[in-house]
Amino acid sequence: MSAHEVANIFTDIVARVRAMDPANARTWFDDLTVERFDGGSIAIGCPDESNVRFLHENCRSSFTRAAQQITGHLVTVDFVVGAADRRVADQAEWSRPALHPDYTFENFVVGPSNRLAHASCIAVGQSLGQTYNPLFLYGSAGLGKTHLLHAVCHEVHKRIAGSVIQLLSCEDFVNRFIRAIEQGNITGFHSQFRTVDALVIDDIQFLREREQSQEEFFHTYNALYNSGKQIILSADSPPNEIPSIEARLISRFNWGLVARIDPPSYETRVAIVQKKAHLRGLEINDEIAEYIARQVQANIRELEGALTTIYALATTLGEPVDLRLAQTALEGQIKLATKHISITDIIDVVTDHFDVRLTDLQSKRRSQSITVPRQICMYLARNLTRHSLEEIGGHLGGRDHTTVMHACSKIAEAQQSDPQMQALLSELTKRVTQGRQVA
Ligand SMILES: Nc1ncnc2c1ncn2[C@@H]1O[C@H](COP(=O)(O)OP(=O)(O)OP(=O)(O)O)[C@@H](O)[C@H]1O
Repeated sequence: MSAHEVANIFTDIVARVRAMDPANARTWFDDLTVERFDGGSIAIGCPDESNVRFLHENCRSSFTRAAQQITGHLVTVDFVVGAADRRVADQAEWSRPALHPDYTFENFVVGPSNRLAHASCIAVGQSLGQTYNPLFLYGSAGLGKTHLLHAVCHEVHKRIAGSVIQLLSCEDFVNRFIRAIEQGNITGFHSQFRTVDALVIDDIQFLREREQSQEEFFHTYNALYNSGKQIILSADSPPNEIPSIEARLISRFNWGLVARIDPPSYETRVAIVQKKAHLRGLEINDEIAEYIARQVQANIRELEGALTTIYALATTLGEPVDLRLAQTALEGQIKLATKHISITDIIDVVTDHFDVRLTDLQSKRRSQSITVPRQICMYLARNLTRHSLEEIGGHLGGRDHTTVMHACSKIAEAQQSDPQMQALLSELTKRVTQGRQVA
């Protein structure tokens, strides 16, 4: 196959992923490349490790499904750093923490609630160890602390090749310390944390009541601070209000700048919804963005969840996103979180609609009157629950994951080409999600 043909196939695969999984699609998917395509497997090249990790964790199954639908073969999909980017990465002796590709300054919406935290992170990113040291961010859950910590690291990564940053959760710090003690390798632990240019620790309140870890952190802090290295910390409350932490640590947390993040205003929430939609390449009009911002007020993670729920419902129903659909998704008329839907809910609706029995679906029978409802069960279970392909196959007569994958592809294709199938899936999805008893 020519390079041109491969490129065309890949464009179709990305378009299919966007259609199937709008919540996880990103605009940077347009920069992905095909590193290898040998018929049986596709290696997809990404700009850097953070993109690779994101795709592995969130998009592997949708890329696999899309690739199988487009090529018509049972191809497997892998994600790698692209060859051109690998060369750049190899040149930079960069100790790369696990950064989330979305968590950059460009993707952060600034408003009155987070202006100081944002400005101080920008300042620290531009002159490590020289402005605010330590920088201490605090605020309630889901207000953007982790996002800002990652953004500083992205910024330093862009500006200073060869910088060494350790970014980790406090829980991870404590666990690594415990492991170092168990393995008798405290020296290794020290060299990991005391020789960095910046130490960035999320949720430092996790140190509470862990005396030995506090002691270790105290010495790590002093070593870094005394040699002018940057320390950035986040917590759910200000230093003085974290219980059961030694006074000498509390006073050190207060040495630099302490910046609070408050819940965002309505205007900031609208801007965040628009930014998140834009990042996913989703069209969103002001009416919907404003509606979501009014519904969810305290936690930005939930704001994002609402956006995801609305688009996931629109995809599953094959309907456009309008205010009515957004209301259906968010106002409790349906069982919102797909995790509440069980495979049994789906089987009940499908067996009732087709007038078949569960034992028929679980049997080896391959007549169309049984195969179609069985495949629809698999498709709906895949889209409306979080069960793995294996688990879905297990409920439907112990079928293996490739059978389930094949069924999902067939129904997805039929949904796109056959209006009757689209209407049927839409109706069944509504019944399942509304938990309505079918007469
Ligand atoms: N100002 C903002 N602009 C854009 N996205 C934001 C903003 N604030 C938060 N978010 C998003 O909200 C989600 C939750 O943010 P994050 O994980 O950083 O919160 P957190 O304060 O660290 O919460 P927790 O204490 O629960 O870990 C992330 O997807 C993040 O991108």
